[in-house]
Amino acid sequence: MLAARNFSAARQCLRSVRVTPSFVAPVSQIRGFAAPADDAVAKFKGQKGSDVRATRKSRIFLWSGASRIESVAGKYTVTLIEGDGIGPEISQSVKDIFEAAKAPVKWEPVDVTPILKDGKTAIPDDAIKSVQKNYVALKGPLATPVGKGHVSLNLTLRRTFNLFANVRPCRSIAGYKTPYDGVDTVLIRENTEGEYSGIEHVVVDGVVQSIKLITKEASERVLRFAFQYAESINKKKVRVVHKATIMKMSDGLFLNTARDIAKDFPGVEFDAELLDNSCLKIVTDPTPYNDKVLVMPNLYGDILSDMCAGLIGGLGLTPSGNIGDECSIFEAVHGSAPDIAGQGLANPTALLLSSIMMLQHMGLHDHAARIQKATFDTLAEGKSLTGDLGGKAKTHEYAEAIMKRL
Ligand SMILES: NC(=O)C1=CN([C@@H]2O[C@H](COP(=O)(O)OP(=O)(O)OC[C@H]3O[C@@H](n4cnc5c(N)ncnc54)[C@H](O)[C@@H]3O)[C@@H](O)[C@H]2O)C=CC1
Ligand SMILES: O=C(O)CCC(=O)C(=O)O
Ligand SMILES: [Mg+2]
Repeated sequence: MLAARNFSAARQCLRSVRVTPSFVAPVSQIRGFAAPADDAVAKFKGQKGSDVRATRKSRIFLWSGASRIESVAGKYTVTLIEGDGIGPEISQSVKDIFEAAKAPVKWEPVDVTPILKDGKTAIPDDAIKSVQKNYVALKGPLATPVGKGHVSLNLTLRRTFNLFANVRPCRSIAGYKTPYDGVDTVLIRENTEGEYSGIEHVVVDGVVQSIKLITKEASERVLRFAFQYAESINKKKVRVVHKATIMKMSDGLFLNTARDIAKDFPGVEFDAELLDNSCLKIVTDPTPYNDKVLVMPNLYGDILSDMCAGLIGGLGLTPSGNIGDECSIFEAVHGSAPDIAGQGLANPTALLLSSIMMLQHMGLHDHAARIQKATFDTLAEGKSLTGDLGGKAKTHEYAEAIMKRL
């Protein structure tokens, strides 16, 4: 109880410092593409573990909770985690825009102030039940204390719901000039293990060890997802980004698994590139990466996705989807931005594009398309941009400009 209160106090403290059509289409396309036959659905429903894996082997492996999302009285309930720092401000913009667009979504806000379960950071049961019931959530950024303190709630959510693939598209915004035109990268990050397994200990005083855990099973599922994703968006190339020259066993396992999986996708070209080389090449000229889906272990994906955001105008613009077999959580790539929190300076576009990915995932394509068009038209017009894009508009003024177009 005391520990829980301490966590709560820590989070209060943190609080006080508190995409074009093809851009967002893929997740739902995958669902459509992978939609199982009725008998397979019947067999699958309620099954877990090896049955799911067996189903996956027969190429119906991307069965997602999206197909189970059902409306009640014409509305779909979506779990909402507003988040820390700029989270409430940008969440408000999304809620306002959804209302203006008459999107059939009923938000179910949940509190994710961490609790301790068996000595480990955990998400409160009510929040878990909400996501499990709704299968889909929109999430604002959650702050993580540096060094000591609770483990990342972002990572905890991904692990709790087994959200194994983090899809991070990054596309140039029409009308917003950056050093490169026509950037269109898609990065898929392994989302449950790797460098972010959180296994750390002191060996002896002054010596610590962090374990990078890579398993064939988790590698295989994210790699299969990447190949299937590439097929679904007509990018017929998958590139693994790795450092198997140095991490011969861990990245080696990821890379070798990729080589095996590639055999199941003869229509998709496969190659691999060393991480440092990828960084150099992407910032020198990102366009050769437009025809590829990049897939990589957790840490590399975290870093490269921020780097790619820098190519198109910053973190205010890049969305993401954490995809699992059952539930999915959509969120911006960025964090809680404590430097601008509470001042109406945040750009809500990244969370808004994430919410558009979510609508597509739910099959609400018309609403997704309308909100997306209004967003991109507002950005292209350039009259109501937020400060990160060189404008003077406050968060809500930019959101209002979008709403006027709906
Ligand atoms: N998925 C998540 O919830 C993530 C959470 N975090 C957490 O967020 C906290 C802050 O991390 P930082 O390193 O500062 O990264 P950050 O992404 O919050 O901010 C980096 C820079 O980008 C700017 N920025 C970010 N989002 C913006 C937006 N929507 N509009 C305008 N400018 C924006 C910020 O003002 C800052 O200058 C940390 O506690 C970190 O652990 C960080 C990344 C992802
Ligand atoms: O959980 C965190 O604090 C950071 C996570 C992060 O950087 C990301 O998901 O991109
Ligand atoms: Mg990050």
